[in-house]
Amino acid sequence: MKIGIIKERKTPPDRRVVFSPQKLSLLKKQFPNCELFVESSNIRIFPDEEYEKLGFQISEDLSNCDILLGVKEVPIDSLIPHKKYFFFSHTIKKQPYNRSLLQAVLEKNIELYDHEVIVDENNSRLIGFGRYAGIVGAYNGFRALGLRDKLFNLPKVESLPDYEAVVENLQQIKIPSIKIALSGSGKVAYGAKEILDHLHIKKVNIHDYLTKSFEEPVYAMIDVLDYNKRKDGKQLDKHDFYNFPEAYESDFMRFAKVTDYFIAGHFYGDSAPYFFTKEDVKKKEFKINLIADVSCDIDGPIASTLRPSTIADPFYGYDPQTESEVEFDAENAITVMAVDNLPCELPKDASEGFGDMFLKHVIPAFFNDDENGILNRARMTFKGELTSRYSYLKDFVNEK
Ligand SMILES: NC(=O)c1ccc[n+]([C@@H]2O[C@H](COP(=O)([O-])OP(=O)(O)OC[C@H]3O[C@@H](n4cnc5c(N)ncnc54)[C@H](O)[C@@H]3O)[C@@H](O)[C@H]2O)c1
Repeated sequence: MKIGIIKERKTPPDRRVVFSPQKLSLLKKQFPNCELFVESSNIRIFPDEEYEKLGFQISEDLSNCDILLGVKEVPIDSLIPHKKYFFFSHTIKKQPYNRSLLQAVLEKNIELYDHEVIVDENNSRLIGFGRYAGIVGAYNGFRALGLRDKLFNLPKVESLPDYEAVVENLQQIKIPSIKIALSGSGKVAYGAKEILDHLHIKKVNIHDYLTKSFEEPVYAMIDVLDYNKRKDGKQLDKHDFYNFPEAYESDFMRFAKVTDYFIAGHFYGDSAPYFFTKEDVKKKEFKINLIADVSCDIDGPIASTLRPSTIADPFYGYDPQTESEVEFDAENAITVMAVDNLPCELPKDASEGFGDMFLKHVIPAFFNDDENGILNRARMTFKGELTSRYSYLKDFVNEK
């Protein structure tokens, strides 16, 4: 089996890779029958020489490979027909901007496996960059706090070599006694939690968070049944919420009344209640003045997230009265951090982590006849057709 690590070709350039040189060595050790090739790239965080030093062949042409591994969408002209590709195609939600990509994949008889749908039998995602998004997102929020309130000056993550340096910088600052709410229960939320824990911020239970005052910063983790309640008052489990989100209404205001900094790390499903609306933010009791919206759903559940922001310019302000964007440090504004490609700020660690997950969950499936069904669930196209799991995309690809 010949596996190729492709060069990322999207603009702006993405420096991440599925396998770092170290992780590729680990793959070779565990699966010596794999022949591995690396496409030359001058933007990848790991230079070609680091792969070469470990004995990997750098190539300008991967057409000899059976399986090609990338991170972001591959430009149509660069897709090699009849290959198996793994990358984030951003097509499973019928994203119109990638319709022609999926059409080209089918025309070129490519077997597409999307990283986003590498899931276990319960449909839980097995690999992704969420942890790093949570880490960078929570950090960026603190960076905004330091700049806005002139408390401290944290450097940008992208200017630091790795996660270790991020942690070192956190050890130099002191957080005032604010209350922080962190939503979610997945990779993003637990990544954000790492930052709170590195800062030695105390985790408190929801009852204490809502009712007590503290002389130190504290945080609470809140999940779907904490910030939503059933309209009929029944108390059921979170699967009821996932299945019938329209039976629920937001119960977030009880958190908004006491929270200073909100880190949004949840997954937001279709038809779920909004956390808060533009009207809610106008209310006197709405206390939140800083939001790191890692979930980053635009014009949706977090009313102040008007647009995604960029790594270059990560913060903006939201004026509740005019419902519009202002300077991030304007008076009475909510400071918003809504960067939608956060893991790109930490390309080295994000790549190392991704390789670990890919090696653990996907590579064995090539050799054990896919005994756990991983490949079967992630395969979107086969022999020029959508597979049955993705047949709901038929209308989408047939549109011109
Ligand atoms: N800003 C960025 O750069 C960035 C990067 C990565 C992920 N994200 C976003 O962050 C969000 C969370 O990602 P993650 O990696 O933590 O996901 P995840 O798959 O690790 O976790 C999602 C969690 O939500 C729960 N869940 C499942 N279905 C749900 C539903 N219908 N409603 C509510 N919760 C549900 C799951 O049980 C799981 O605990 C996603 O919206 C993702 O797009 C943003």
